[in-house]
Formats: sequence, C-alpha cells, structure tokens
Amino acid sequence: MQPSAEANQRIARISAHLHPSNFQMEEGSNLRRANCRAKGGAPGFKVAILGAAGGIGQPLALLMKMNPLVSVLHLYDVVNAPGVTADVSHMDTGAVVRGFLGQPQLESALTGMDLVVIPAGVPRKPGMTRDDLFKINAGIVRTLCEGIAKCCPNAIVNLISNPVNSTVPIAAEVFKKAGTYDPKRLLGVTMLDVVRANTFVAEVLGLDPREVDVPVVGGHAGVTILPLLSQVKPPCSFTTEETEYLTNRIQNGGTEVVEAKAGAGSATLSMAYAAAKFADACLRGLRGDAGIVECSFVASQVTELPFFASKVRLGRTGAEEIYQLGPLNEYERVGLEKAKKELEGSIQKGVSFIRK
Ligand SMILES: NC(=O)c1ccc[n+]([C@@H]2O[C@H](COP(=O)([O-])OP(=O)(O)OC[C@H]3O[C@@H](n4cnc5c(N)ncnc54)[C@H](O)[C@@H]3O)[C@@H](O)[C@H]2O)c1
Ligand SMILES: O=C(O)C[C@H](O)C(=O)O
Repeated sequence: MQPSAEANQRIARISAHLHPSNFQMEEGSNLRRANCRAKGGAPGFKVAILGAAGGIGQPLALLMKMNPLVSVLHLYDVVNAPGVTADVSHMDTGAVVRGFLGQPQLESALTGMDLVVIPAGVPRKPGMTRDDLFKINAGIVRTLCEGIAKCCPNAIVNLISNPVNSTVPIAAEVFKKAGTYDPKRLLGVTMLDVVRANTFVAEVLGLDPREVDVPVVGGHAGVTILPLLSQVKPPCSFTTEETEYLTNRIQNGGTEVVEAKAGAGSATLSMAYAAAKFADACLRGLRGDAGIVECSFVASQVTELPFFASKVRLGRTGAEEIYQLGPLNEYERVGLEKAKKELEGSIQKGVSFIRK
C-alpha cells in the first residue's frame, strides 16, 4: 500500500530535522522514530558516553538508558558503537539513543551534551599498575577532551579512564589551552572506591551496605586511595587489625578484580554501577536538587596539591563546594602523607604531557 500524502509529508518534515550522522547506522531508512521523540523535547538531560562499546561502556549505557533524568543518550566509540546502540535503543525507557562511530563522528556525538562520561581507554592486566596505562590512555583522553572543548564546553565531564590521577590534570590542561576550563565541571570518578569501601565496611560491621557511608579521599591508585574510617556513618570504631584489613582491601580492590579476571580486563560491572550512581548525582545537581554530596577527584585547595579527591557538593554548575577533610586520626594522617607524595608525581606527569 502506498503511504498517504499526509504520511509522506510527516516523514519529510521529520527527516529535515535529523543530523546525517544519525542515519549512519540505519541505512535505507528515512525515519528514526527515536529522533522524532528527541525533537519533541522530552524533559531531561543529554548525556554522552565516550568508550560506550567497552567493558564499562556497555553496562553503563544500559544503566543510563534506565535513568529517568536522561532524555538523550549518545553512545560513541571507535568500534562496535552501532551494535551497542541498536541493542540499548530497544529498551522501553524514555531516553532516545543515538550511536556514533569513530573520530569523524566525535563532534556530532558531543554537540549539545550536558554531561559527558568517559570510560574510553585500555584497562589493566595482572602485574600492571594504573600508571602503565598512561602511554595509551593519555592520548585518548587528550583527543576526547579537545572535542569536548570544541563542541560542548559547558558540559560536566565525568572522567573514568585510568590513571585518573593523571588523566584529570590532562583534561584540565586541554581545557585551559582551549580557553574553556571551568574546574567545577571536571570531575574524576572515584566513586568505585566509595562503593567498595561501603561494601567491605558493611561486611565487617554486619550491616546492609546501603546504610553505610565511607568517605574516600586522595586519588584513585594504590596508597592514594585513602578511606577515612574514623568518619564512617553510622558512627563506629575499628580495631587496628580491622583498620589495616579494610584500608588494604579498599586500596587494592581494583587489583583484586584484575587478578580474578586473569587477563580479561579490570572492574567493569561494579564500575558501571559506580559511574551510573555518580552520573545520576551530577544530573540531580544540574537539576538543582539540594544536598547532593559525593567524593570526586577535582581541582582542589584542600591540600597543597592542585587536585585531590574529597567530598564535593554537586549543583547546577558542577562541583560547587569542596569540603575539607575533617579531623583525621594518626593512621589517616600517615596515610595522607603517603598519598600526597605519590599524587604529586602523577599530577605533574599529566600536566607535563600537555604542556611539553
Ligand atoms: N575510575 C575508575 O574507578 C575505573 C574503574 C575501572 C576501570 N577504569 C578504567 O576505565 C577504562 C576503560 O575500561 P574498560 O574495562 O571499559 O576497557 P575496555 O577495553 O573494555 O573498553 C574501552 C573502550 O574504549 C574504547 N576506545 C579506545 N580508544 C577510544 C577513543 N579514542 N575514543 C573512544 N573510545 C575509545 C575501546 O574501543 C573500548 O570499547 C580503563 O582505562 C580502566 O582502567 C577506571
Ligand atoms: O584497577 C583498575 O585497573 C581499574 C579501576 O581503577 C579499579 O579500581 O577497579
């Protein structure tokens, strides 16, 4: 049966609004229903995931598609973005999903985004440190951040790619160079350390992890991960043995997963959960919700270092307030000095990568 003149007109009207890159994965089709709805302006935020076809990217795409605060979800990767996009786009939740494949489509993926989440880059194998990933991931993060500076300079950026202690300074330098740097909008994702800390502390205390809140400060690698067990909520105390066990387990949580996966990568599922939780907090902040506080690795004056992870209050403009560390016990003070020593070198390495 021939489509009616009215239907043809409707299709032509909708097609005229669509960006050519959105057709990339649906050759032969004139109309993408998803785009029609996006054009209709469903309330919510526009979110891009860069590295969306990866071990973290895929479950993160699924979780963000389920988030009612997301109206448009852009999935970008240098491989396999079409398949992941087709798959996730069939979920009957509100967000409209669009896929973007390879560097020529990066700008389309980023234009108009409110939040950009970056899990792009290589993961560790057993025996590697996060810093061993610098060689490859530094360049990836630089390229992606150049795209952000050009196409969505006001977006909030959640940076997951390791080594976070260096990639966040890299991103800051790229944005400075482009004249778009707003420290409040650049957030290194350390949420997995908090998620792990809540889980392991709850195990020791015999509590439900959802009732536990452990601040984790410093950075995101080995001794730079500093859980503040003296500040756990609900208030509690630990023996020296428990403190040492918990601190070591939280600091080595990533390695525990890398070894268990035995060459098949690092944490992906718990990371996607943590990233989705953090992104949701950022979106609630953007919406104007009050009292959204999470730990993140940000530009900071809490210590003498230019970047440091601590509790931040998330609001309409990103990390609007950065909280001091609060009272530390002797064990934590020693840990803080160790953390700062290692962090200093990692931050400098990131800065020099762009400035050199
Ligand atoms: N911050 C954290 O707490 C945390 C936790 C876990 C993993 N990570 C880090 O996240 C990163 C990703 O881990 P994964 O397990 O998902 O790795 P993965 O290899 O499974 O996926 C990475 C994805 O990035 C894509 N990619 C590579 N270069 C790209 C580019 N230039 N542009 C866009 N996409 C690109 C790859 O194609 C791949 O799909 C690693 O660096 C890992 O160390 C961080
Ligand atoms: O450990 C890794 O390499 C990945 C990530 O940083 C983690 O903490 O799980």
